[in-house]
Amino acid sequence: MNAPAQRPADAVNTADLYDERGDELASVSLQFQSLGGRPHFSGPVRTIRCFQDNALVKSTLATPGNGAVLVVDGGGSLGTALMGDMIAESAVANGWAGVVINGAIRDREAIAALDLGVKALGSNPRKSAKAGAGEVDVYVVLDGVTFRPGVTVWCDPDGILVER
Ligand SMILES: O=C([O-])CC(=O)C(=O)O
Repeated sequence: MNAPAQRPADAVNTADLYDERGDELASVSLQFQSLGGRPHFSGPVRTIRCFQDNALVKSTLATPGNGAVLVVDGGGSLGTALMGDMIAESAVANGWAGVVINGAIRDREAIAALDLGVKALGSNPRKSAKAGAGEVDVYVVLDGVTFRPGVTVWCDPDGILVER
């Protein structure tokens, strides 16, 4: 298991960033939990919309991330986990900066030890379907905030900021 990441010197603090840039950035009010071993993370947005089916999350995180953050709109469902430790490990191996899930994960303890940013609403040991239903790289709206593929998102324990 990887050791949790040290906070890099260039890690962005979202409160400072908001003070600098204000309403150029949208802030997500919904209270996501910080569950990964990399508490501060940022990068270009990639997206998935799915509901209790994580096949697209798994296949996307198995492709090169190039420092991107995958924003998954799971419809806010806490009924099944959209990512566990194996998918999260694959995200690390493929160079993703992090994953934001409007839904649940599982394997919290293992994920907390990975060098990956993870924000999610909570956890559930129940696995998701694997049929592949959903859409990749579409606009997703979380808590009234739009995430467009390609814009930059910044996350830390205070919250989530995204370019409008
Ligand atoms: O396969 C799944 O549904 C998620 C999982 O448990 C893992 O990533 O380890």
